[in-house]
Amino acid sequence: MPQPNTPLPYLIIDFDSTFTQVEGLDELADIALQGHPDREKVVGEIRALTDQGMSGSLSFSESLKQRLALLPARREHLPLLVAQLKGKVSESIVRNRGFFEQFPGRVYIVSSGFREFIEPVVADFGIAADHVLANTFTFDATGRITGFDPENVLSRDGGKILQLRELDLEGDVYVLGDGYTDYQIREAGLANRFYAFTENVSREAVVARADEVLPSFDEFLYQNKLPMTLSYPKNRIKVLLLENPDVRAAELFRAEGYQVDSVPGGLDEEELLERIEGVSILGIRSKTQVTARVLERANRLIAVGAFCIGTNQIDLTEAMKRGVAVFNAPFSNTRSVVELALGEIIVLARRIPEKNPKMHQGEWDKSARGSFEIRGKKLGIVGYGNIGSQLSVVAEAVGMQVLYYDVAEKLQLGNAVRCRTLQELLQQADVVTLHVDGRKDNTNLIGAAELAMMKPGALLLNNARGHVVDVPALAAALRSGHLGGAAVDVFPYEPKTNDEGFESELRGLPNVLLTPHIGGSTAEAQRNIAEFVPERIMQYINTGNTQQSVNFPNIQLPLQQAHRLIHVHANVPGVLARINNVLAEHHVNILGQYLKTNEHIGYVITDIDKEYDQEVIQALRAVEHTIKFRVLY
Ligand SMILES: NC(=O)C1=CN([C@@H]2O[C@H](COP(=O)(O)OP(=O)(O)OC[C@H]3O[C@@H](n4cnc5c(N)ncnc54)[C@H](O)[C@@H]3O)[C@@H](O)[C@H]2O)C=CC1
Ligand SMILES: O=C(O)C(=O)COP(=O)(O)O
Repeated sequence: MPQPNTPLPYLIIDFDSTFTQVEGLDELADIALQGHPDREKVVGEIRALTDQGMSGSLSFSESLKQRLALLPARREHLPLLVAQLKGKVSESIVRNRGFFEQFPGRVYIVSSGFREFIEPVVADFGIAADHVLANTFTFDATGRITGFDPENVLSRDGGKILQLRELDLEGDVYVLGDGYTDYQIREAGLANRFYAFTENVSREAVVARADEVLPSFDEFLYQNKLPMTLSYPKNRIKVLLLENPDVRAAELFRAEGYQVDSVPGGLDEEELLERIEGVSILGIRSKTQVTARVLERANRLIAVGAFCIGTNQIDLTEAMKRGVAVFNAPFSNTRSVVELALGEIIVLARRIPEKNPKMHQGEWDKSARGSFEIRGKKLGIVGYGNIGSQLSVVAEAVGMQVLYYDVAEKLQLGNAVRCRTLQELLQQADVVTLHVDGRKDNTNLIGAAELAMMKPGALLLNNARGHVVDVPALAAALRSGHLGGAAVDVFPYEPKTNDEGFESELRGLPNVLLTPHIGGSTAEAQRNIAEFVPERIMQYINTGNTQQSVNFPNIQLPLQQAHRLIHVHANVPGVLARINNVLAEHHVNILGQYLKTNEHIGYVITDIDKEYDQEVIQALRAVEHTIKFRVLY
């Protein structure tokens, strides 16, 4: 592990809610009160007293006395508590176990908690008993905990200050804690800096007085250029979410320790240019255009998450050339679009778009004119991908005959019949439904000529992308009565937010069902997407796994005890050889390596020996044609 450049200050680390995620006494109460009829009430009272003591609203000794009086705990509960606490050490502390093992003499645990449960927990991190300064319990002859040793300075008000005076440390002293009593050490002049540790709890009064706020221990190590397990603290990773993905997405990113900002609605290019600097993860849906200009400004961008299926709104090649991996949710809303399409076919076949508004205006128009069953009718699916082929199965189940046309060779499902040309499909189908992707070449795929080829009275559905259909031509075909109706969910221009109005030539036309791009807008789909995309992005950031990235070569290398380096480079000959030369020159052992290239870039994951120094990292960064280089762990 690299050595720090400056001598390490003494670190005074609090235990409860800092070293561990929880308060030891609260947990003890929980164990001791198992099966007790008033368990929840008593645990709640103890938690409230803990909180009052920590935030400074109740004197510490009073809070401790009252808590112990409420606690029917016994000596035999302590091993259970220790086992529980060992599983609840703060994640960033666990992650950086190596740091504690490397500098045991510089770390003190100073806590108003109790030695009986602290010592065994921190011992696992190489922190010796004489570096644990904490209270001790008193017991009666039967083993019941009766209180605390009043001789111990830590049991008194201002106990941590008294303890630090006794310790009389020389040199720099930094305090890390979540409580007011931790801050008081600094206030009393016994520490140079106070770091409010907020990974588990964040108390306003404490944060307000901190020299620095630490959302994780990684942040402390990073700020002080100390050896750390991650190459970059997660709390420095900024996520910008646009267009309201389900709240679960923000929850997952926050749980990972990232900072999350959300903007309701989309942003246009200029607005996004203003927001993109410093953003590591950009989350969008179908509206936001991620252009070459945006990507150029995006100085810290690691990944773009399209919280939808389509990725035509992103300049995928430019993102790739800049080492930005793009992920989408290729199947999460497939079924929702299929169900909408099926509903639309029936609704149009019964001319509901005309009848429903009339009813609302009090007009009774009972007639079978222009209405038909969908059973036995020919459904022409243009684009037989995930949505098209799923619709094929569902439509056959309700008795439709399916024809399809796709530019790629596709597995023919059920009794679906493949058409060799679009024209062949258009000429036969009673209902034509579009499920092609939004690539530029598909602009006006359905124009006046194609509409003219459709059978008189046929229906057209567009749930794909707005630019795929020439809207003025469609409007003309509807107005002339050549088409029997249309359902349109996507438009060449769509409003940025729900506050903006909707303009289209299709408004007010007969038997036309217009929906505001809601094909994928169901609770199920949005929830699935909001779990799928963050998961892919976090896997990429944490392990380098690019499975299912839409623009990066897909690689997955099994995790092993190693340091992992990822390297994105321009796909020119010899880069891998140069990377490996650098490693060989520095006597670094390669434990595993995988390279994959595409037309523009090469992506290589290398697992190396535990031992490496900063020079290797610098040398790897300097390899010619490097686009992005990251040490993952
Ligand atoms: N309305 C909405 O809310 C939603 C719209 N979508 C749109 O639906 C599209 C399709 O989604 P998936 O089926 O999941 O994508 P997919 O990629 O699985 O399928 C698209 C298929 O279209 C084919 N294709 C492309 N251009 C073609 C052309 N000119 N002629 C014939 N076939 C062509 C492709 O070969 C592919 O098989 C998405 O790209 C997206 O634009 C997706 C989800 C929701
Ligand atoms: O999944 C897609 O491609 C869609 O078109 C759905 O887009 P949205 O998330 O509703 O903006």
